[in-house]
Amino acid sequence: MKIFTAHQIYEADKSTIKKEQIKSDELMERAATQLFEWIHSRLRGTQVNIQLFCGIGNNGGDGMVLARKLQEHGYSIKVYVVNYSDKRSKDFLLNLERLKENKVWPDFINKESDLPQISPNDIVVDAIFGIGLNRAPDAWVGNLIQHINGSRAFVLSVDVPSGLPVDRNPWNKEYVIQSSYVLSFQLPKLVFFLPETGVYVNQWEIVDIGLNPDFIAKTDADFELIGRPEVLPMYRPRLKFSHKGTYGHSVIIGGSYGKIGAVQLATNACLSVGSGLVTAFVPKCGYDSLQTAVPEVMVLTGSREKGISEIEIPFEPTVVGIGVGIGLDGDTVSAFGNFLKKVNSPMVIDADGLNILSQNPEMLTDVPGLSVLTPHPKELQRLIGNWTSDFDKLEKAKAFASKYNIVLVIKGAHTITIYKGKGYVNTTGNPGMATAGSGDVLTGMIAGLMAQGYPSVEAAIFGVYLHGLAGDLGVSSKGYEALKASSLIENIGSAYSELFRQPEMEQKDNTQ
Ligand SMILES: NC(=O)C1=CN([C@@H]2O[C@H](COP(=O)(O)OP(=O)(O)OC[C@H]3O[C@@H](n4cnc5c(N)ncnc54)[C@H](O)[C@@H]3O)[C@@H](O)[C@H]2O)[C@@H](O)CC1
Ligand SMILES: [K+]
Repeated sequence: MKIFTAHQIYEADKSTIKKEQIKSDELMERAATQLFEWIHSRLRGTQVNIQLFCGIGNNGGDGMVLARKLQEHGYSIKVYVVNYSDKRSKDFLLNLERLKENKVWPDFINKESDLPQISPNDIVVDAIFGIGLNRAPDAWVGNLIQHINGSRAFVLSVDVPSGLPVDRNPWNKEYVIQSSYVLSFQLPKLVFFLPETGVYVNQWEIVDIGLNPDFIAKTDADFELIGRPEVLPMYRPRLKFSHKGTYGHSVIIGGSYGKIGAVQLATNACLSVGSGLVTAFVPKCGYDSLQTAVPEVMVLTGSREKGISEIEIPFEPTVVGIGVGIGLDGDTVSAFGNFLKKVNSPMVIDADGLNILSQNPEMLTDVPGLSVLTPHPKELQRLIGNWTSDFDKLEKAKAFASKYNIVLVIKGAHTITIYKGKGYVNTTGNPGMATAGSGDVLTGMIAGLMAQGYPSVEAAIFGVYLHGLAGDLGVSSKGYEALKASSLIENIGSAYSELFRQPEMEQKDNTQ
């Protein structure tokens, strides 16, 4: 699903209004009706106090329409207009009048007003600011936002949490609604997925308001949200008359004394994702344990016992995964640098492989084109330098990936794969995966997909999705804490099956 900027969303609104020859208030009615139906299907008339806080723009207008519909269906509502400006939008005013015609008179909250009482049992509808926010809320509006956040009520935000701009970080972190649930119109917003701004969103859901599909299809987006519909077309079925050679030969290079397990995990994951053949290259100390732990893997060793001091692969690998557990010994660094110079196969570089690159940036030009680098935030910082915000980080990451013609996988709660100026935001995975070896498994999986002929960027996007899905399936039986990297590998097969599982029939609501 595409992720649009605020500007693109306004353009989509305009094109819809033009194409369908409707008035803007009809689109607002349509949007808010969707909000109403979402609430109504869940509350089914329950008598709970619903307090609606509405701004004076179109986000507030949505709130006005929603208030009218809730009142028409007998809900107990209290409506406030957060009167932060006299530049009220036309559709807000229209819907304020319609609400008054229904004999609902909102209270106006101004600078001088007392803050209304909110009980933890109330439902708060947050329609103060939407995507039109273009500066910090005034202090008194910020105080109201903090008051709502402190109420412990369930807060349902319309489109975005109020105070959260969609294309940058908030001006004032305290002046942002902490949403329990965000009902966002048509397309997801990038801020929901970034570490600094995603914290304001507990859960989110898209409401389809029927914005012009042609416009959405033909407009390029810088970011895309990756779910099942996006990864399914990437899947490459296995052929009946194929053999192990059809699915490539991966080489995983890494390990040092005490860190051979990283190579076990990566090679095992590489095989489990479908690589035809897998060879490990490790120091001598890894030989016995690897042959025992993963008998399907072939093992080559260097000349030293505890670390890698030269890398000799006597054949041309389809793909090389390098760096897991490899360490930063001086000889290992030289071996890594020499290997980069002579190898042409695309690589997946992780862990200390990335740290070697950040300590020796001149090596970056030797990294084969279309290789995949998989840094976690600290490793990324060492590679691209400091950033001032997540938005700045993404810009720097894009520039870095383009400069070296590589795919950059920024690992996190929502891993973002960067390639050719675009970002692909992953939706699978969970905090149980923040565990030792999880990254080694990912390295093996991406390498294993490349071995099978997935283009690098698709291997990264598909691998990250499948890795997260394996984690989600693992958590359902093990829980967050007990999930280990090896459980991820055990679930790779189920993750593939899950991709093709038919969704259960959605239950129809008969609440009208
Ligand atoms: N455009 C459309 O056709 C649709 C828009 N919809 C709603 O419209 C929203 C966007 O509405 P608006 O563009 O009116 O903007 P908002 O309602 O987000 O904000 C209202 C206005 O306040 C002003 N403002 C911005 N920051 C401020 C601040 N810190 N203090 C005081 N004033 C500030 C701006 O002039 C802004 O336009 C969306 O988020 C969505 O909820 C929906 O009704 C669906 C259809
Ligand atoms: K809002």
